[in-house]
Amino acid sequence: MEPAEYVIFGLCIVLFVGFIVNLLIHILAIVYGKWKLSRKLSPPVVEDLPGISIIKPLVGVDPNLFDNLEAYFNFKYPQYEILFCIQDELDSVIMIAQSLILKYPKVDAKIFIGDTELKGKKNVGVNPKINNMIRGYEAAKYDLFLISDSSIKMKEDTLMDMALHMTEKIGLVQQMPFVCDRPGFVSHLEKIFFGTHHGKMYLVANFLGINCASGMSTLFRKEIIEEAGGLAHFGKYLAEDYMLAQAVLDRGYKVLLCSQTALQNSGYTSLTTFHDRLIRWTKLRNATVVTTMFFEPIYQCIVQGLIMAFVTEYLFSWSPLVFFMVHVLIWFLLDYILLSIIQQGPLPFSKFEFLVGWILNEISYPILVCRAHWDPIITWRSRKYKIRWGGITTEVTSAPPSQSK
Ligand SMILES: CCCCCCCC/C=C\CCCCCCCC(=O)N[C@@H](CO)[C@H](O)/C=C/CCCCCCCCCCCCC
Ligand SMILES: O=c1ccn([C@@H]2O[C@H](COP(=O)(O)OP(=O)(O)O[C@H]3OC[C@@H](O)[C@H](O)[C@H]3O)[C@@H](O)[C@H]2O)c(=O)[nH]1
Repeated sequence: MEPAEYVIFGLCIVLFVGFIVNLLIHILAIVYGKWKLSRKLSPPVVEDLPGISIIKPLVGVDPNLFDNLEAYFNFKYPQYEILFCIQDELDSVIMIAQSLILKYPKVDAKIFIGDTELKGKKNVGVNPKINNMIRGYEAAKYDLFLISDSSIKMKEDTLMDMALHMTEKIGLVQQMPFVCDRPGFVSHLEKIFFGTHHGKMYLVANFLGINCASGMSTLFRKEIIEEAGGLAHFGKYLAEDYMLAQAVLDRGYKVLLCSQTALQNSGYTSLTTFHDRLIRWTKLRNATVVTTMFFEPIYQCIVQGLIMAFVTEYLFSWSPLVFFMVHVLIWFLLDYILLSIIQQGPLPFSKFEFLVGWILNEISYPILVCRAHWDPIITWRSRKYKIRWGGITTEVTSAPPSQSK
């Protein structure tokens, strides 16, 4: 063999091993997802449960917001407070928060209006969500605090489920991102994305103890975050969720998934908003964990299928077309099984709609990854940011403070 042939042969072997690893990741996600998401922890004596401060960062109103927030007033949980953090004093979300507080006078709930800058102090960093939450965080009276994004809808036993997972060695309990059943094809695309591509990696990373964060619903021990410099310390990062989880891991605590998924229930769904968000997250990942930049593209169904069709032809003389078709079919079936497990009930669409949605997602995702590489500027709610390697972020343009989605 010529030296060049050795190199090609070696590369093909590496790629083939990566392909097998991916198959194992898929199977592991299914097995772990089935176990994790169907496992209900039994509640101990109710009085033993710790109090929880729930921080709700709010910007703008959407048609589902009232219902989403109302769920927080009906938790089956003995001790908690709700801290609404509202960025803009002119935002009509204030009225929604106030009307809920009036409707449920027995629930301990407060409103904090304006980020730190509005109160004459300097913002703690560039991250607008942290700037918005900081006053609620400082006022939080319990040892555990939950950061819960505005679009999340919780069941009445979700807080209990999260708290039960917060055992001695655990420093952070998170919910795996998923979505509520909502009408419309784009919401189906979201469900398919979070229940297949995203869910697969999320489950396996969490099973292996790899930091794979999404800050939409996360329960923390306040003492750990205080030891790391307090929430303000994380204002310099845009991927504050990843950095917070890393701070917990660095201090020897574990990060755990709870058994309920984070049910995103935004009232607005559009293909552009969905794709822009995925592009923003891809940019966050690329800047924060550089290796994902190399691995993510080749861990897509179509890209991997094309590469492996040539690799297996070279190694085993298999027909590239037949290999590609079988590869896509197996991936599709495993994804359907995984989605059904994460959904934990009947899917709100037919198998045909799943097929169409899955194909669209698989074709569009590599394009979104390319778009993320093309333009490194990150746009979040009309503000623009640039992240340096390691995650430190600078804002490159400021928008008027009253921007919603
Ligand atoms: C043989 C090695 C295989 C490695 C394959 C790695 C391919 C990664 C592909 C997909 C990534 C899936 C995305 C996971 C969810 C991340 C959610 C997210 O983007 N969140 C951002 C916004 O909330 C947040 O700020 C993210 C920051 C960085 C996250 C870094 C995630 C690393 C994921 C690694 C998964 C490894 C799976 C392990 C397999 C052995
Ligand atoms: O300027 C802002 C933007 C957002 N937010 C709040 O931050 C939360 C998440 O906002 P969005 O829904 O726009 O964004 P995402 O769901 O994509 O956020 C996610 O990705 C980026 C991470 O840093 C976040 O922690 C995670 O929640 C909401 O509760 C929102 O009200 C602010 O408080 N201020």
